[in-house]
Amino acid sequence: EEIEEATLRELRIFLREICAKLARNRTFYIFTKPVDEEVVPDYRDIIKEPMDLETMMTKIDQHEYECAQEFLCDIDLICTNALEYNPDRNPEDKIIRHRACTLRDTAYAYIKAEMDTDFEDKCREIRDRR
Ligand SMILES: Cc1noc(C)c1-c1cc(NS(=O)(=O)c2ccccc2)cc(C(=O)O)c1
Repeated sequence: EEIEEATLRELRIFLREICAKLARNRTFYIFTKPVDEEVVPDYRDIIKEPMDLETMMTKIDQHEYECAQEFLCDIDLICTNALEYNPDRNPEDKIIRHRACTLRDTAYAYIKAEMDTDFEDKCREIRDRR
């Protein structure tokens, strides 16, 4: 219904801004594109559901997020994938795990800082009705 479409349009505009801001941060550069299987050949043997910020931007445009919580689930997926694929105590793994946790915490902080809680509640009501 028209009011609902206006609300979801506003959500998409908001999520695009958050996604673009995260993708501009050089700390998160390795999370901006799908992991390249030429560079990391066994990645998809270990990680069953890859996710990245470019894919998330496409999902926004395809209307695949009906509330901020669903967007944050994919942020969590980027993070858990990085923690699972890079579990060891060597410096490289530690750096990518730290970057992944920083991505997650930064995304949650942006949403909490810039998103009205009753706007999110309204989005969830629309989702639950559909
Ligand atoms: C992400 C990710 N998850 O597991 C690993 C391991 C990585 C990861 C992947 C890559 N190389 S990549 O070609 O797949 C790529 C380059 C630029 C943006 C996105 C992906 C480099 C690094 C790195 O630390 O330099 C890390």
